[in-house]
Formats: sequence, C-alpha cells, structure tokens
Amino acid sequence: MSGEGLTIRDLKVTFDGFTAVDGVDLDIHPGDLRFLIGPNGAGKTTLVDAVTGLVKATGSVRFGDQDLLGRPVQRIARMGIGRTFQTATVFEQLTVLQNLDIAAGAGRGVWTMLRRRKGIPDEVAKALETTGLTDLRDRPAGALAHGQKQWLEIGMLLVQDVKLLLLDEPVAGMSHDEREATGELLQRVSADHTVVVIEHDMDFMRSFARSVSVLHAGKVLSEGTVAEVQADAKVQDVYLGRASEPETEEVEPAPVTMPVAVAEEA
Ligand SMILES: Nc1ncnc2c1ncn2[C@@H]1O[C@H](COP(=O)(O)OP(=O)(O)OP(=O)(O)O)[C@@H](O)[C@H]1O
Repeated sequence: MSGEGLTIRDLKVTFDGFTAVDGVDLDIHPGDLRFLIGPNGAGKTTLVDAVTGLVKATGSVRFGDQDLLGRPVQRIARMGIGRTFQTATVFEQLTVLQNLDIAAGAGRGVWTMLRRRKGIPDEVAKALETTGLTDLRDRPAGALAHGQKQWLEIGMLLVQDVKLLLLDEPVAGMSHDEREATGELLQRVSADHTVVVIEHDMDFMRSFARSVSVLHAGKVLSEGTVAEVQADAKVQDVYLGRASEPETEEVEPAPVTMPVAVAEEA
C-alpha cells in the first residue's frame, strides 16, 4: 500500500522526573498491522498519547511528511490519525447509523445528521459493511454486544477517513469469536490503512500481527515478525520476569523456542 507511514525518532515522555517513554524509534510503514506489546507500565499507552498529542513529548514524530509533535490534538486528528481507548466511546442512545453519521458529519448540522434520511452516504455504507454492522444499523449503540461496540468505534474512525488507526487493547473483554472477528476486521482495514494495536492478548497477537514491537521500561526491546520476537531471548526474559535479576546471578539459558504465551497477563 502506498501512503503515509509513521516515523518516530528518540521519543521521550517524562512525568515529574519519571521517564515513561525513553528514546523510542519506530518505523511503521503504510499498510502495516503493527502490534505494540510489553509488560504493564512499559510505556505503550503513553507512546500513543504522545503521537496523538495528549501528552507532551520530545523527539520527532512524523506522519508522512508532517510533523506531529507540539500540534494540538484536534489538528493531529484532522491529519488522519484516529485512536480508540480501552473503553468504547460511542453514543449509547443513538443508533449505529446515527453514530457513524455524526462521526462522518464534519460540516453538517446536527439536525441534518439526526434526521431520518433516505440515502446513506457512501463512506457510512462502506464502514457498515467493513465492520459487519449493516444489519444492525438501526439498533441503539447501547444495545450492541461489547465486541460490536468496539467495531462501531472502528467504523467511526473509518468514516472520518483516518489513515492511521491506533487501537488500545481492542479485544479486551471479548469472547473468542469476537476476537477472531476483530482480527479479521483489522486485516481488512489494514489493506488500505496503517494500523497500530496495543495488546496484551498474545494469542491474538500471534494470529494477526504483521509486525511486532516489544516495549519494556520505555524502550524498544525487540522488533520484527511474530516469530522473530518470540525467539528473542530478551523478550522471553522480560516476560518471564528475569530481566531485572542481577547479571552475576546464574540463570538457565532461555529456551529460545518458548512461545510468548507464557507472558499472558492483562
Ligand atoms: N499521567 C501520568 N503521570 C505520571 N505517570 C504516568 C502517567 N501516565 C503514565 N504514567 C506512568 O508511565 C508508565 C508507563 O505507563 P503506560 O500506561 O504508558 O504503560 P503501558 O505499557 O500502556 O501499560 P499497560 O499495559 O498497563 O496499560 C507507568 O509507570 C505509568 O505509571
């Protein structure tokens, strides 16, 4: 896929003297489906907060040829960068269609958006189809299942014509079937978008990641394909809780074929 990629250099975020993101470099190419994994407190959410303008940071973040750091949140959103949070933020009283309409409705009046209309804008129809919500379009969002609300939120980003989606634990609390459906949705979406997923669910990561970056203590510990990251002894050490042990202490060599499944947490 052509288009914009995300290029991060020497990104640092400090909270009252504590460095939560500590010199991160990342290159996320257009059309990637990148998973950001790492133990609790590794700095994953803070990194996404920095990219989307929610926290102050130093270094450089570029999306295509545009600089993001220092720009206000709304400006970054208008550049085509959308994110979801761990809890879906949809309008529960409104229907699926109305939620999508409002998200798509920059420049249109509220009453125009809420009025029952004969036609559905192309981008809304496409988002309904992509997210599998076409048959549920007249259902209040509050009556949707947990997974469906997350898909609606992704649809609300799609109708805003975002180019980069940053998703924070999109499958948390989902059933197995919902996770599978979400993974397939993200694969469809990444055909013409760049997608970054913060995730703790290792099975989900193994099934759907195109590339993986492992964060630990604010730094990139490892990067590559799922297989490369799983085979990295540093990653196994961190997830097995041995990274902080004194270097002088004798430890068994890490079994390099150990799946990252041992790391499941969340
Ligand atoms: N606003 C803040 N003020 C002070 N410290 C913060 C703030 N936000 C995050 N931190 C700290 O920064 C570190 C990184 O947090 P962050 O939430 O980015 O980690 P994470 O990798 O997303 O973790 P998790 O997987 O648990 O969500 C943590 O030690 C956290 O306590």
